[in-house]
Amino acid sequence: MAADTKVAVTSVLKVEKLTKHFGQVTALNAIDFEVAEGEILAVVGESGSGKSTLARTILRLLDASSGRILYRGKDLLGLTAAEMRATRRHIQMIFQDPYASLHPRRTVFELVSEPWRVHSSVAPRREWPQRVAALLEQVGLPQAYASLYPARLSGGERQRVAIARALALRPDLLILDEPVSALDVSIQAQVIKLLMTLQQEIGFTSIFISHDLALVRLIADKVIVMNRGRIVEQGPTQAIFANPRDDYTRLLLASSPELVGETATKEQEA
Ligand SMILES: Nc1ncnc2c1ncn2[C@@H]1O[C@H](COP(=O)(O)OP(=O)(O)OP(=O)(O)O)[C@@H](O)[C@H]1O
Repeated sequence: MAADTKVAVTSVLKVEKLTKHFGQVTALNAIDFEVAEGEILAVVGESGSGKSTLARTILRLLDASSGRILYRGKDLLGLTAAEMRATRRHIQMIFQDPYASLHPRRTVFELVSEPWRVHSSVAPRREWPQRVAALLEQVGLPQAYASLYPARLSGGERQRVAIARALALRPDLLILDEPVSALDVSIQAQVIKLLMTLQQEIGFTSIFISHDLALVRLIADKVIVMNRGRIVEQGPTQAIFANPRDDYTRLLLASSPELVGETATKEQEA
């Protein structure tokens, strides 16, 4: 995307001076960024840099200390609980661990249809079987899985259920917090491929938190680099990887084994 066309692009999310303290720890320090329609924005940074806190604060799973979170121009921090519940329908999150994020006593059918229980205007009950079937197909799972409990599923299959559930409300913005890092390396590529296909088909905007820089380089349009609660660098993916300006970014790139030397491949990890 050329820089001069950027002003015409609608911003789905605009975060301004977002700050979050945990006691003495400043987990987010005046974070500013913007995600445009249809973009994949990657958030990278080492463990403890504030990536998960950023995701959870945007969704108001954590209270922000200060700042603004403008979703399509409306500040989420100014919404009442009821308004936030209604808005949350449009912003869905996929978590790292599909073992922890799916209730063990719910069948796949119950898990995927649960968002419609909360947001009842989206899908009338008589449509649930047909809609669950369509979602399972979309994420590449057999129809017969609808009656199974998560314990019967592999990690990759569970993450597909979590994706189907997130898509049930046709989200506008999807926040993915390390969505494949808990999965076997051999399964990771399949789930990423599914996410990319869905993104093209459905056209949601995403914030993709990852410490896998090789993956980020492959899929992201823009990158934010975080260090100790601050954004130390942000820009188009190509520019960040080709010409990292910040010392910390250079260090991060250099410490990523897959990226040392252009010929390195993922197979070396296996
Ligand atoms: N609930 C909490 N209470 C107190 N401190 C917290 C809490 N959650 C996070 N922190 C602190 O906030 C900082 C940012 O943590 P966060 O989990 O957001 O980092 P991260 O980049 O997502 O790390 P990781 O990649 O390991 O998930 C860390 O210093 C962490 O110890």
